Amino acid sequence: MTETAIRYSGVSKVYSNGTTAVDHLDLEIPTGSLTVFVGPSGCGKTTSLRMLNRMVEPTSGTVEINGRNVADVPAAQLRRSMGYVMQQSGLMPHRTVEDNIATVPRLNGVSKSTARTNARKLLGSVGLDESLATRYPAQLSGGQQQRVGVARALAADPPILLMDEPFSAVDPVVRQDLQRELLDLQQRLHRTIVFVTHDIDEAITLGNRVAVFARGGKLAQYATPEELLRAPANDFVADFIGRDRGFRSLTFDRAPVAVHPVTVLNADTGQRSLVDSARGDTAPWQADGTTGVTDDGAHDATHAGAGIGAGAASSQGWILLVNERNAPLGWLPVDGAGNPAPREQLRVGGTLWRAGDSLRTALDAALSSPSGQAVAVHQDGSVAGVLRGDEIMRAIEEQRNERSDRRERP
Ligand SMILES: Nc1ncnc2c1ncn2[C@@H]1O[C@H](COP(=O)(O)OP(=O)(O)OP(=O)(O)O)[C@@H](O)[C@H]1O
Repeated sequence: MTETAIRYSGVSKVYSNGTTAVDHLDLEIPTGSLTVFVGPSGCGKTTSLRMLNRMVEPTSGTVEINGRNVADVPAAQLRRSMGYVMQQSGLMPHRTVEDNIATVPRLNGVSKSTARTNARKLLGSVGLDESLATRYPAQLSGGQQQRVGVARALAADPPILLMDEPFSAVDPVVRQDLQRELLDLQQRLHRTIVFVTHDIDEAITLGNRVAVFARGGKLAQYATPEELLRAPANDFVADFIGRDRGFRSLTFDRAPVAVHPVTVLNADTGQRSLVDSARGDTAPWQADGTTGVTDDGAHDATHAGAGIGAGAASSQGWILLVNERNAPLGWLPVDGAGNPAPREQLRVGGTLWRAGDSLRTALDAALSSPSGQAVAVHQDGSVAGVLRGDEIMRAIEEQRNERSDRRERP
């Protein structure tokens, strides 16, 4: 049974100007989970978060952490037992990175040298080089500052981490990196994390559970990301999640899809070969104007011959260009006689699929590939073969049927 780390019971907050920021919130957050509070601006996410460390006191109701009412714990003690990361990293400008990270451990009585040594170790775990330890915050990029903010929040080894829009001030690419690193970190550390964002995609990417708040500080739905996408509780949640929720819910579907052999052209040597992962090798290409294999080279291919990506493993009309490490570079059109077009016509390939990736990734890889086939790669990035669009679609359909069967079963 999962333990409850945080419990809101009938919690409301009315500010002195009469604004109801939180309205009768009942919520249980399991120990070791990453729970996201999401919702439009002004719906009470930050207020709810700040009631955990008593930066805000509830007007009514109780907030408990590990069964203890936070009102009974001195605020300073409470705050030291939780990491807190904000939108602006909140680093002290006149302290070096390592001293910023060491602040709370120092307050907790850890010696300066131990705190600094630990600070340097923490830099590594948030994806930063130790050489940054002696820099000042202004000498770091926005993304690096946020990473230092996360390291600082983790420095006292707190079981609970509060994160208030920590990644919203950085550009989208850095933001994705930070999200990925947070998930990696959480896999290793299993903290109880409460994360506030107004970005539903961020919530769905990060959350084990997501609490959707509506205006007026009311909880609209509290569910797993998958449940939210598949069964929004009401129109507000459906609207807030937005378009494409069917497509986005594919993120949670994983199903075996056949990896077919594919002919590749080495960009350096000009040599063609057949990558056939089922046979565990790369075979020379048979110069008969096609790939030298038919569909029966695939693991279990039976296909309708229609729909996106339909067609033989010969990637009709296209050949996959690879580098010296067999990593895909893109697709080249091939003429009727099997001759590839000049390199200028290279269509840089779309997203890639790795074993274990979701059906959404597979479909995206197929749709973003000019050949209509998703390029499958091994963990080292080398080509493993191709997935066919029609087979991906069939796998999606099968998953959907399975789900509705499950629902109909008593
Ligand atoms: N100190 C305060 N005094 C008065 N009203 C406040 C105070 N803090 C927040 N509010 C109001 O309470 C409501 C909820 O604010 P809160 O910051 O919790 O929302 P939020 O969902 O975190 O919003 P945002 O995403 O914009 O940060 C808002 O209407 C806000 O204006």
